[in-house]
Amino acid sequence: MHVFDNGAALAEGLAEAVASALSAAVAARGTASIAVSGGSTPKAFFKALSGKALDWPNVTVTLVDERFVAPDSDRSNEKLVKDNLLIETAASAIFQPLFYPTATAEEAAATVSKQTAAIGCPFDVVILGMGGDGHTASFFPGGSRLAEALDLATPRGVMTMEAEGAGEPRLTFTFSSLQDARLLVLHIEGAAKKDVLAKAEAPGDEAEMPIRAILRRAASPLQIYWAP
Ligand SMILES: O=C1O[C@H](COP(=O)(O)O)[C@@H](O)[C@H](O)[C@H]1O
Repeated sequence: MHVFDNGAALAEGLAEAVASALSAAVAARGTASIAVSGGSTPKAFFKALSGKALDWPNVTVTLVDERFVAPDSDRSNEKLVKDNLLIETAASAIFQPLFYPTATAEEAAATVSKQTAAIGCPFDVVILGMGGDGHTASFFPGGSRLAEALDLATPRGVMTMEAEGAGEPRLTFTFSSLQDARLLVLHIEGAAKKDVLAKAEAPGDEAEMPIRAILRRAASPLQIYWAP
């Protein structure tokens, strides 16, 4: 667990670690991929990362999960990323959205799964968040397709999810897509999230707190970044 004095220090420390992982990926393979979370936590980290000197035109940025809402909605994770990460030097990165204006979320999921088949095998970097209910990505307790999403045998790609706590229908990369990232990070802030993490680390059903799937079964070591 990487502990920082405050959110600003965490944002800078995490941005440094991610920039270094993306640079190493570009040096090794010519391109790099990163999947980031939405929600309220990552804004300062996005801003810190956006100014890093990287070969951004060879970096693909995508989302771990998305709400099935238009990209101009304040609920859109794509909007959050465009407003806070794809600016400054990072404006030249390639962005792969999860939302498409299809009739259904299922159609968007099928489209994105095809488009992302060539990236994220594995992702160079995955940044996960965690909700107060123990969800991560759009793996929500009580989610309509939670068991399928968390099954390692479910192929890499994007699927739909609906849940009472989720608001709109969701699009989410599957557990198999995220758990083997070369750099796998859980970014949480505040005492309440620390308590949720402690609860998730205790014995209990994965379906009650889906973050447990990552804590228990991820192939990559999980780097936890926390600040009060
Ligand atoms: O719904 C979501 O929430 C989680 C956590 O968000 P936060 O506001 O508590 O930081 C986020 O990781 C996920 O990507 C997002 O879609």
